[in-house]
Amino acid sequence: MRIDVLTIFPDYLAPLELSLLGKARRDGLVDVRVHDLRDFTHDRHRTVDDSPLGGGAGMVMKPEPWAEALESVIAAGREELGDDAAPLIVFPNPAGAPFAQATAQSWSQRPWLLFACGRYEGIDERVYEHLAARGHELALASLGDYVLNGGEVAVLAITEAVVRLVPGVVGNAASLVEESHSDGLLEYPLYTRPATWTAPDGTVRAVPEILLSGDHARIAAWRAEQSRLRTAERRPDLLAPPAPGDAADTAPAS
Ligand SMILES: COC(=O)c1ccnc(N)c1
Repeated sequence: MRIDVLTIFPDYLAPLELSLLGKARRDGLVDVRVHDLRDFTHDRHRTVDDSPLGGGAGMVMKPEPWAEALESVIAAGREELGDDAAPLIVFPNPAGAPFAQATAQSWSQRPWLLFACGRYEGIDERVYEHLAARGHELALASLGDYVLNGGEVAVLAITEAVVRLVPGVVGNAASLVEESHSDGLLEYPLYTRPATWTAPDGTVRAVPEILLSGDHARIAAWRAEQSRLRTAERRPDLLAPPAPGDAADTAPAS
């Protein structure tokens, strides 16, 4: 998988070099390239933003640097991936569709993701129009109903959620199967040794007896029940039928 990231804060993406992701890159499972949007400006101040037309607070990211940067990054990617290669262009955006585990599953099977990190109040709408008109596939993805100062933090989260599902990245693929949301439910409670623990306040806490029974069928059934109970208690919405268009996996509505 190839991942390109366009940002005015390349250093924000440094954590992509670390740990699991760093190893995946060294193992050649993921190829991550971070690009500075300001490298695609031509004025002395390397300007990427301007006041909103029509008035309003804050600044809007100008279309020229974005159009030039995206064309350049896509062309460079095609040099290596082939002329027919096409990235899914992801704009982390609070107005996007919710990024969910299903989205991560879907995107982990794509050969090329291109993340475009907006800052300030956002990106000039004509950039989206321009990309869509040129046939690119876009997705606006939201991590939840809150606002960040920029898309970079979202890219770190989305990249981790996606890349960890790429075959070979996580040593034991079985560990991906019973996680929260992997089957639409929250994960059951987890325990490890000691089987009986005396807490600092003197309370003795034992693990559920069933887990020490060695009866794997009954343990599996208990865990499935615990997942259902936990989901019903904490996230009853996950038990409701999905509404249409529930995940950030397709081009945004115009
Ligand atoms: C600038 O990006 C955001 O504020 C953002 C991106 C993705 N999800 C969010 N909830 C916010």
